[in-house]
Amino acid sequence: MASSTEEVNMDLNGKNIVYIGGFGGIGLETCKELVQNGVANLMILHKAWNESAFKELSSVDSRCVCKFTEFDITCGLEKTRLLFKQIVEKLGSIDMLINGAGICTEKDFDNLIAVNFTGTVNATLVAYDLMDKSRDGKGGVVVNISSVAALTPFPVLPIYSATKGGILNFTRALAQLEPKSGITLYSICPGITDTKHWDNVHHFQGRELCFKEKMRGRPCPIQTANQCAKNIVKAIEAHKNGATWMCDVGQLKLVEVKNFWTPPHQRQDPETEQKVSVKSRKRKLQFSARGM
Ligand SMILES: NC(=O)c1ccc[n+]([C@@H]2O[C@H](COP(=O)([O-])OP(=O)(O)OC[C@H]3O[C@@H](n4cnc5c(N)ncnc54)[C@H](O)[C@@H]3O)[C@@H](O)[C@H]2O)c1
Ligand SMILES: CCCCCCO
Repeated sequence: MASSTEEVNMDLNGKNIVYIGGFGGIGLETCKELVQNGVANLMILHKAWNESAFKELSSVDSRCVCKFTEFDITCGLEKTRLLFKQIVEKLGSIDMLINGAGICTEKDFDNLIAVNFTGTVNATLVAYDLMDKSRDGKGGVVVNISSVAALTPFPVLPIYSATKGGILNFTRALAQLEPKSGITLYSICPGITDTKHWDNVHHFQGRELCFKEKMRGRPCPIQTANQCAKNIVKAIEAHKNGATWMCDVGQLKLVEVKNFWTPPHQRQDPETEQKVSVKSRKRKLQFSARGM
């Protein structure tokens, strides 16, 4: 039995997964991968039914594990809670929540914040309450789709960058509670990916940002949604609590997001720190003297 500090890979077989935004460009490709990895139930929550997306998904879903429920992530905490309660009644439990909904345009930045940040927070907190081992839950996993904009904020999309940076911090903060909650959380930061995400994107001052036109002919090809999806599933299988994964140009990379401040209760007083460092230096000298 692995200790809580050891990393244990995630076996997707038999898992009940809720994917918010599962009919989106990255979402649909990720759902296809998940279905082929043996999940028991895949509940897709999406703003609207998408016949073509569901047909595409059904072509690889021979076990018919995919279900759909209409869901606007800006519906608020209580409606989100009610829906998740209904899902648990239907599936028995939720093993994993993937927050994959997101928009890019800053034209209506209240909506941008409501979808990308507040909506993701609401869904995470509702799933958290259901999964929390300290409150009769079974534990679980929450995967939050952030963006490279959380790692390197985009000057052309400062508010979008803020929503994604906020999700990254929110996820890293909650992940620290895993020993008590039994809930593993981590963030996925896709790089520029060829989806509709870029369509009709406006800067908060109204200027249209024609990303697709600007990216055409650039030496560095942008990744496909399927390349991104394959790496998202690899990150899920790695099952690293508190991790920040970058899925960019078809590669998967673990990003070390550093903490630059130590909370008072975790600091050692200077005197203790001094004693500890002297003791550890002495121990090192002893080992080296014994040739160890
Ligand atoms: N495409 C990229 O370059 C890129 C880069 C970094 C991060 N991302 C993030 O990846 C995620 C998926 O984006 P994508 O590229 O697949 O774009 P996409 O537009 O194809 O998918 C986004 C999905 O979010 C859903 N959504 C939007 N508003 C919603 C709402 N109010 N309620 C419920 N669902 C809603 C949409 O229906 C859509 O299916 C997003 O969070 C996005 O911010 C994308
Ligand atoms: C600068 C490219 C913006 C596309 C969405 C990234 O999250």
